[in-house]
Amino acid sequence: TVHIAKPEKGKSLTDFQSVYNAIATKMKSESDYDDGTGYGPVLVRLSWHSSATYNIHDNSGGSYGGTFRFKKEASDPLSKGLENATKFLDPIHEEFPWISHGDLYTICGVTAIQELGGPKIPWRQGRVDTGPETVPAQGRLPVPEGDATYVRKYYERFGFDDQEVVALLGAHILGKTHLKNSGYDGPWDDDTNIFTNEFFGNLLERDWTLEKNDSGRMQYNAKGGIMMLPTDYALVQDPKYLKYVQKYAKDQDAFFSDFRDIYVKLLESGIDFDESIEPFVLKTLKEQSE
Ligand code: HEM
Ligand SMILES: N=C(N)c1ccsc1
Repeated sequence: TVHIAKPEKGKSLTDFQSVYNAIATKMKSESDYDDGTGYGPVLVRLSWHSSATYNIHDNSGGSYGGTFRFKKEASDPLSKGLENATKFLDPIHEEFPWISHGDLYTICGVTAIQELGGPKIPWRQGRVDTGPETVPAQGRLPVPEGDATYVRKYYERFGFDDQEVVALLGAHILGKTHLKNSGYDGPWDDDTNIFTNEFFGNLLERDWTLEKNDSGRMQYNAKGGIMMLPTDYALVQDPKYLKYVQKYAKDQDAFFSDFRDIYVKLLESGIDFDESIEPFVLKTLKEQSE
């Protein structure tokens, strides 16, 4: 499959800054969502799931076609909860009908990461909606029960190495798990709607106990109500992953720059961007108010 980026006709940085500002403003005004979690984390998860169908071996899937808008993809049980993100974006798409779904589903994650104090994420436009016949069959999303071997094998489909996988999973500092969505239970711990490297510090420093949760699934719990999925905890069970967990726990700048690079790589997987399409570094609301 070939995905050639085609910029939205006559739209440039200022247009996408307007989209960013609309999303960021709506995030601020609806900050009580999910017991004060806010919409940032679920928007980041949508940007990940809309890119997570990618397969490097035939260049199929990925964010280009905006196929998460189709029920066939969005109804994947492993995406339960993301209807909150697509519903949040409906009025944004009404206001900016010219933006492709692929561009919308990726720029919303960039907006959330930046507004939650994360690194600046250079973002490129040009994803083009493709039809229902292009929706990949379900089964391309990862399951939370996996161990390190599973995680490593899963990300081989993207061509991501150990360092990239560890950096990318640092996004699990944001938001939480919900029994009604995934059957995992991550009680809210209010310092996790800020993008930091604490996911790695938590993995290394907290006392983790593997316990059965209220849905009968096994998860790692620590005092104070934070949790890790089995796939999260795999990062400290595997010596090759552990090395990067230790690196990022000690060095937030290194985590920020490595997360930026792999997040861009994820959002752009499978897409040919002509070099005439310049990456946009969108401004935060704070930067625009100074
Ligand atoms: C091994 C790969 C992964 C697995 C198995 C996994 C699994 C999960 C699960 C089970 C949840 C809870 C969903 C719910 O109950 O609401 C979740 C939430 C989340 N995931 Fe992942 N995930 C993975 C990778 C990623 C990546 C690569 C990103 C982003 C770069 C990401 C971002 C998020 C965010 C931000 C949330 C919180 C959503 C919310 O608070 O509603 N995840 N993930
Ligand atoms: N805190 C976590 N391990 C987490 C957050 C979202 S999914 C897993």
